[in-house]
Amino acid sequence: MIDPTATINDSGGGNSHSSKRNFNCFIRPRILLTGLRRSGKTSIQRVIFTKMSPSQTQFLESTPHLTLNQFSCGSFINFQVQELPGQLQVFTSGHNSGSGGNSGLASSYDDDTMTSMVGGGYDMERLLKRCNAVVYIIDAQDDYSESIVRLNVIIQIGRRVNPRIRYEVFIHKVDQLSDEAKTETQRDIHNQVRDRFADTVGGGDMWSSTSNTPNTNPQDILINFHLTSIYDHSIFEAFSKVIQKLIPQFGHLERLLNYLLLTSNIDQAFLFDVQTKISIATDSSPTDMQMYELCCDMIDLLINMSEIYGKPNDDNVRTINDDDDDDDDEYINERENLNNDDNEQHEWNIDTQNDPYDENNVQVNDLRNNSYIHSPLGTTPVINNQHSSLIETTNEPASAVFDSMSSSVIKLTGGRALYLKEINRHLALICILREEALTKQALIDYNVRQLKKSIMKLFRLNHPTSRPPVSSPNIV
Ligand SMILES: Nc1nc2c(ncn2[C@@H]2O[C@H](COP(=O)(O)OP(=O)(O)OP(=O)(O)O)[C@@H](O)[C@H]2O)c(=O)[nH]1
Repeated sequence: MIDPTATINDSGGGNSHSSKRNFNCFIRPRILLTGLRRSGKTSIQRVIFTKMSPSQTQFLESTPHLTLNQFSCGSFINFQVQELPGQLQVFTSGHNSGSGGNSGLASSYDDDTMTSMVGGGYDMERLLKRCNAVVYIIDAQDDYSESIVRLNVIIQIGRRVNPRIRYEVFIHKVDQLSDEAKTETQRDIHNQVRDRFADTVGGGDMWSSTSNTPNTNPQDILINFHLTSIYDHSIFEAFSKVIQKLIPQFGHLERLLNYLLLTSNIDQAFLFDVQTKISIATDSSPTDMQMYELCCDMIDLLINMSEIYGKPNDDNVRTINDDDDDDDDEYINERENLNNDDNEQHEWNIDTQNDPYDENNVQVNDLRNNSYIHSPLGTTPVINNQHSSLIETTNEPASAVFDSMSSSVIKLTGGRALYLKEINRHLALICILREEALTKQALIDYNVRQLKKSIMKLFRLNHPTSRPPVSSPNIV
């Protein structure tokens, strides 16, 4: 029996203080979200994490200072997004930054000058040193030359202080562009960024613009380009890819999903955070954007239907009953997970308060000071003052009606079907399969139950309080 989770012992374990700190670093990757003013940074966060409708973002005010927002997906995956305000002047007067600025400005400045210019009142080096990925927003509807200059400056600083950073460039607001224009804009931006980088370093040898190529040279710049808009699912898909690359368990999750596909005659599988519709893992086949959108719609449909016809599950203590009684330790007590979440929450807040970024006037958003509105999903936080921003909560369930009974099968035209099953209070597995495969739905149900147990174990193993060793999923 292949054990897709066998290698996780390599990264788990270790009770020492330092390994615990490393663990914390791993589970809370930090994303620096930046771009020029009005490029759409705040809108992206609001639409994904607070369910703000895209049209409402028109009324958002400019973000005046650095903000730090903390999120969690599926109660396991925590990350932080630092939004670096766009209104900071990248180039001060005296330096010609005009919108057509293609004149190699960045290369003429030394690194220190760059730091103060790009970061304004903030220590840019420090920000870059401590982040795992930079999400850079370029407004595709605007003249993007100045934005590319600024991106290049950030890449130059990042190269020096933290060469492992991933750069995820969102070519944003493409909703107004035709398909042809989108492709053309992406090519143009890609070429401009590469050329500017090459001009600055005196050659493009360190340029690695595809995420799928293994990074053999540690000096390579890891940069990916995504076409995005808040008016469709592209922003969710792009953000999902950013998150997936930062989740240490992603490789294991991918292998588990590949294994499920192989054994259950399924075409594609996604693991979705129900609340944000971020896909935290997929199998290794290329993502079909249309199917991805259908999966997102399926989540909405399930939650909406359940809220009308379902019964809220007020008992959080439950076990996952396995048909195989021969494996007692496979039972998972949700209460234990909840307690673990509580511990994590506590630790999280302490870490937040001690965060040295406070020194840099970062607006750290406090979970407990936020009030919550009841969105259709019931857990959406709301901003309660000018200086607070959005925040996701770890312990709130995605919905009172999303529980172990949540499952759905939808038959599509064209002989395909969607299969949804709850993994935990926050996560749903959605599979795309041929209708014929449903003739063996009992087998799929069984394999999905095994997968569910493996996923729970995978995350518990990576949790500091984890105890049980992981065992092979008994997928048949
Ligand atoms: N058409 C379109 N407009 C968008 C999109 N995303 C954001 N916008 C609009 O862009 C404008 C600026 O959005 P913000 O989110 O405030 O931009 P920001 O980068 O946070 O701005 P600063 O805080 O000033 O740096 C708003 O009017 C949004 O409605 C998009 O995908 N498409």
